[in-house]
Amino acid sequence: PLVTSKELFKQAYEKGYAIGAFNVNNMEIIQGIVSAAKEEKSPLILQVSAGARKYANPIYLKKLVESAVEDTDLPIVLHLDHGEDFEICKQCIDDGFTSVMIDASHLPFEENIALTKKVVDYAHPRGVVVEAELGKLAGIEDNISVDAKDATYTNPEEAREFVEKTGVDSLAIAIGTSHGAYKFKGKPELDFERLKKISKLLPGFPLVLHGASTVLSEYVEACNKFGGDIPGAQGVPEEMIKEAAKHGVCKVNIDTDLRLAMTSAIRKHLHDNPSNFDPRKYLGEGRKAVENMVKHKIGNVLGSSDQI
Ligand SMILES: O=C(COP(=O)(O)O)NO
Ligand SMILES: [Ca+2]
Ligand code: NA
Ligand SMILES: [Zn+2]
Repeated sequence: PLVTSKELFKQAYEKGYAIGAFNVNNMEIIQGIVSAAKEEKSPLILQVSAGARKYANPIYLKKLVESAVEDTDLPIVLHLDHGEDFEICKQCIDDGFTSVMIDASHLPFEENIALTKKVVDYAHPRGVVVEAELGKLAGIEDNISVDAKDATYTNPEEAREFVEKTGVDSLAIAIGTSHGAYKFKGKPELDFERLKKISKLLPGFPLVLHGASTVLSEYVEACNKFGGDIPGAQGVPEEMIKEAAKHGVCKVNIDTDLRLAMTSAIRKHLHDNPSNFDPRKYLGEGRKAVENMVKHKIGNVLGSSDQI
């Protein structure tokens, strides 16, 4: 069924695992992710960004997710990723989403609280949960490019005040991750001391890690081997994701690893089969690569297998 993340996060928090939140944009990506979660018997969050709604048309995405629920009977959360304002959150809530993110982390603290509370006050009476964000990721954040020097990590005391004043259900924090394939200049590192402080001040409260793709080297190498050009791409080592799940992180956002899995498989297929022009062949390979990557994430990193 379509569910909110409330119960899913409660169990994940207690058992020390995290739930993957995978960005979806088309049928094959959804099918790949959902097959993996079905096989792993894992709860699942499918998340839709504003860009995905523009690309695929919201009606198609909603129906595709409903098909996934009908086909697998998995507990699936339909989540709006990086909602930019009250209007799009309201639209998605009215549209049947079970969870929305209002991303007001670029606003001053008090304004972030006010806008987040406005969304919570609309969502909760309708049985929908809300994710907010405090602190700014480095790099590009859905076309709000945050200069590295302005990237301010989440302040633990502010986080507690923010949760108390907004009634929000989960909080995306900034501890060194960023979106995309180029997350770290040098050695990857996250501010685990900060994460521990935040989770200590918010016992039992679900935290969210954005920019959590590993940028798996096998896919980067395959992309570059078959005509791609993404040198120096790197992400969050999988050991760090596991560590974060032990300190209150219940939702791990993954988009770039999906893109790399799909793209590397399609590049390889087109390179190896120059005479083929049937999209089912390369989109099917892409779907398979997505399925394998998500199975790996669920089974070896997130720890959410056999939880349903
Ligand atoms: O945070 C993300 C995705 O992050 P990645 O680019 O690391 O997959 N979406 O909201
Ligand atoms: Ca933000
Ligand atoms: Na999100
Ligand atoms: Zn994000």
